[in-house]
Amino acid sequence: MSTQPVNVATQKLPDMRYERHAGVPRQTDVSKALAHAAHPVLGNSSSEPVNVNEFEELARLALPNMYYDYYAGGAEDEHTLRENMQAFHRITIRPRVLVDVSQVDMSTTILGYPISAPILVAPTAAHKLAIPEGELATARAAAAAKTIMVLSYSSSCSIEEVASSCNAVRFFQLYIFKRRDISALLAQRAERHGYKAIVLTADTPRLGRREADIKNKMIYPPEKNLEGLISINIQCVDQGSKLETFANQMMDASLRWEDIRWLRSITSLPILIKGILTHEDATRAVEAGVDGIIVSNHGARQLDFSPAPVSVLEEVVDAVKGKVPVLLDGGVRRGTDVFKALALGAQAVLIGRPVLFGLAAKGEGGVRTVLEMLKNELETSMALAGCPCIKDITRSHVRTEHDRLPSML
Ligand SMILES: Cc1cc2nc3c(=O)[nH]c(=O)nc-3n(C[C@H](O)[C@H](O)[C@H](O)COP(=O)(O)O)c2cc1C
Ligand SMILES: CC(C)CC(=O)C(=O)O
Repeated sequence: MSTQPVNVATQKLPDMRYERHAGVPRQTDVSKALAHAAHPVLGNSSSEPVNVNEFEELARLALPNMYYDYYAGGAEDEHTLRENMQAFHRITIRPRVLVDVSQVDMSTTILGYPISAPILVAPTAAHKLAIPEGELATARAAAAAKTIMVLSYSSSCSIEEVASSCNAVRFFQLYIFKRRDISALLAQRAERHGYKAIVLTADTPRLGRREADIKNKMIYPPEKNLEGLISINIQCVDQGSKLETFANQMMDASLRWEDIRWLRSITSLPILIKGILTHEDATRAVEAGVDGIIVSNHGARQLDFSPAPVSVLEEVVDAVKGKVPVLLDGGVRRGTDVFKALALGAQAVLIGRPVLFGLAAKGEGGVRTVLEMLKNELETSMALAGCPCIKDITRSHVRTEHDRLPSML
């Protein structure tokens, strides 16, 4: 790892983040780490994770530093990375009692496709950095949980391999490249292989500054889905993150709202737009004819100091006026987070890093456990808040900072 400063602050005050993984052991030491975690007095208390947050440490132990940093990191000072979770913590739940919750039903639909709970797998790149089976394991875990996986265009297993891994509803995430023909080809391959929607990521005209990746001179694996389509020689670049160099060469930074029409012309699949954070853009997205909106700041990896998605969710929902479904991702780590997002008008949430951490720590079973944990927590939250089914979760079940403000004046 380079020790050169990558920002003004680190010139004066070394940022300890980059030291945190020094000497971190590899996968073989995870079981030893787990064994040592037994309580010295109580002895046999289980060291298995009991919530999804606990998978992060296991993943950190399992992964080479460069890959852990890539998965975990956010942009610049990582203010938004912290805020994505803290914004959920500022919302409280207003439970109702004496409601019959002997049966709790979390099932719902997205674009008409039934899922067991409103928790989807967000598109994240390069799952083979976590384990050799890569996205095939993730796809099987999502199918076992009866939910939808959004495959990243930058998957390390191909569109076709994932399509034939198991029978399930999947969506495909797309970037629009300078080479439009390549984006069109990817969308058409996804459609041909049974993916049911295109998720257009709109928040990446160029890559955000992920300083851990810059320090690590992040090496990015070859793009499986672009094999034979394009060759960009970035491995010779000695400076900074090679992913950043690659992405900035590929992305079409001139993309505009008018271009949604082009995307419509090359696919008959529904189009969800990912990366909306304001009511202005939500209105434009509806006008542009998209079939759904994902409120997202890309897991705080793009623009630092962009708002936490849950803090702007209601603004987007109000602008959309029910015309298309609104989903959310960013910072969802608990069933109560899912409950809060639904109460503020999201139809479902997606999770990114917890899936990667589950995969790195415990493979396919880890992803399955992560999804089951969130579902179990959501079910408990619904029971304790007096909501037997998803449609029973309403705005009046949460209290936000905006609600509190008037009462303080
Ligand atoms: C390692 C990593 C890779 C990602 N790759 C993509 C990607 O290829 N395409 C995309 O649209 N979003 C990508 N994202 C963003 C996720 O789709 C999602 O917005 C974010 O992870 C949600 O936040 P969370 O990680 O707090 O759940 C990536 C996120 C991470 C952490
Ligand atoms: C640019 C992509 C290849 C990956 C991505 O979106 C990410 O790392 O956040």
